[in-house]
Amino acid sequence: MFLYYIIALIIIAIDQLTKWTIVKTMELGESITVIQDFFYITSHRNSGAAWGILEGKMLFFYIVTIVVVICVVYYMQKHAKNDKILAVALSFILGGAIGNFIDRLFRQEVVDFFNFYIFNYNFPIFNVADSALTVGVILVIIATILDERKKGKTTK
Ligand SMILES: CCC[C@@H]1OC(=O)[C@@H](C)C[C@H](C)CCCCC(=O)CCC[C@@H](CC)/C=C\C=C(/COC)CC[C@@H](O)[C@@H](O)C[C@H](O)CNC1=O
Repeated sequence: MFLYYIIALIIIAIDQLTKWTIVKTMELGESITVIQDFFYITSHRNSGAAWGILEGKMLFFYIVTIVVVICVVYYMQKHAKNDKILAVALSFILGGAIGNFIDRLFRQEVVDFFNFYIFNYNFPIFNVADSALTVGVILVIIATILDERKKGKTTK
């Protein structure tokens, strides 16, 4: 069981290390071209959630994140013992949520730097924590579908 909390800790460490490096080595708004017209590292801040929604509503973000963390830990203790994919998914969500929570607590904003242009659309700039959250959400959906299928097979 502790393995999954280690995964969350590793995600938090990578997230905080990358954000710290961006803050220390780049000016706000500065952009480094990694792949021309596709991938840039741009120093950006966001005091909202995805796409900058609910800008500045820190209390709301604290409450939502604490609820997310409590639900994830509860689910990890209860259901993730026999479902590895679900356990890894939940540890990704846990790591991502805490990663952004630390930023919101100490900076009142989130440091973002992955800047992708997908078919000329400038996708919102995000960070390691967002990536972990998104991968976690996708893995939870996959784990649920697989679990439904397994249940479907045994009941027939
Ligand atoms: C990813 C969750 C967002 C993350 O939620 C969090 O922290 C959680 C723990 C707390 C929130 C208050 C609650 C979730 C709000 C849900 C939401 O927002 C809809 C999510 C859609 C999502 C599919 C899951 C698509 C994609 C998003 C983006 C790309 O991510 C790869 C854009 C990221 C950039 O806008 C970047 O500036 C965001 C900034 O870093 C702050 N991040 C957050 O608020």
